[in-house]
Amino acid sequence: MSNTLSTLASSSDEVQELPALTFLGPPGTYSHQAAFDAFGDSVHYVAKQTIAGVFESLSSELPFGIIPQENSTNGSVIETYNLLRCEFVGRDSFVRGETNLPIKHSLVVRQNVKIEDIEHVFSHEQALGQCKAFLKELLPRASLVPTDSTASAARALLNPLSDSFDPLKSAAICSAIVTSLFPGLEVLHTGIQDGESNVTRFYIVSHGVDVRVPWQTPPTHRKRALIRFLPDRDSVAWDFSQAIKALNIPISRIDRRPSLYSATFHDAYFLEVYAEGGKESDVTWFDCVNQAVERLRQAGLESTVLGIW
Ligand SMILES: O=C(O)C(=O)Cc1ccccc1
Repeated sequence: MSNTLSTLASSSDEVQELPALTFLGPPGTYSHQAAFDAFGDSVHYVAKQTIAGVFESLSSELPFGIIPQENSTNGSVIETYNLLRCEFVGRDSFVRGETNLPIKHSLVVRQNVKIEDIEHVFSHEQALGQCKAFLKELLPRASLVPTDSTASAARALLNPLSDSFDPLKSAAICSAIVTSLFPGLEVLHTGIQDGESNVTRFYIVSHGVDVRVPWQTPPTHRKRALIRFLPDRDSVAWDFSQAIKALNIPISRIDRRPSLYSATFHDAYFLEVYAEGGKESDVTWFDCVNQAVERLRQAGLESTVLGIW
């Protein structure tokens, strides 16, 4: 872990010849830790302020990114699915892999702040959602303030973003690692997440579909793909089972967000699919996914492959 820590602390500033990977910063976020676990020293790390900033900065200079996709206790990461609706995903940027990180949250404060002083709790909305039981029991009257990331919540305790919050009456929910990265902070409680197991799954994304992903840890062996489709905007009633029939490959998860079109209750659907036997060659799996998308199009659905891995 100390190796991880020194890298987390220094990585963003170094200019190297290695390919760049962008993550939701600042250093010390869970995204940063998940990226480091998967990529180690094979990339150089570039922090962005928001998940949208990660996605939108992908380019030939910044070919890789990592974005949180789902948490085992708090569900889908809404900001990520909202971005997956955008046209550039599946055209310029693609999902190329996944990695899991077990998450242990801590309640972090400025040194000497006590639990009874706390009136405001800052964190990423996912972290606030993953610590509901702790917050209800120990800080039932605190206002919950969403921030761009867990580490930016911790940083806000030292450099307050506005005069409306007194940092001596505030706390952040984040990884305990931030107390080493931002001196002046301390952990008041640790292991405050709901439930025994709290795991976040991240998508690895790339600019272009051909760039080789420099994995340090083996990617999952199951072949997967992410497909987005939208029903016809004018159809009054449409039958979801037709899409499933047309797809005709196993589906492991379905997400739905309001589409970017102005049609009322018109949604974009995201289906994660996988290779049945898992033994197909990459070429066979690629063909299988593209044929499935073609069948969806023939069934009248606007469909795009957002990633294959
Ligand atoms: O804010 C972070 O640290 C992130 O990487 C997003 C997030 C927040 C909570 C759990 C997992 C990922």
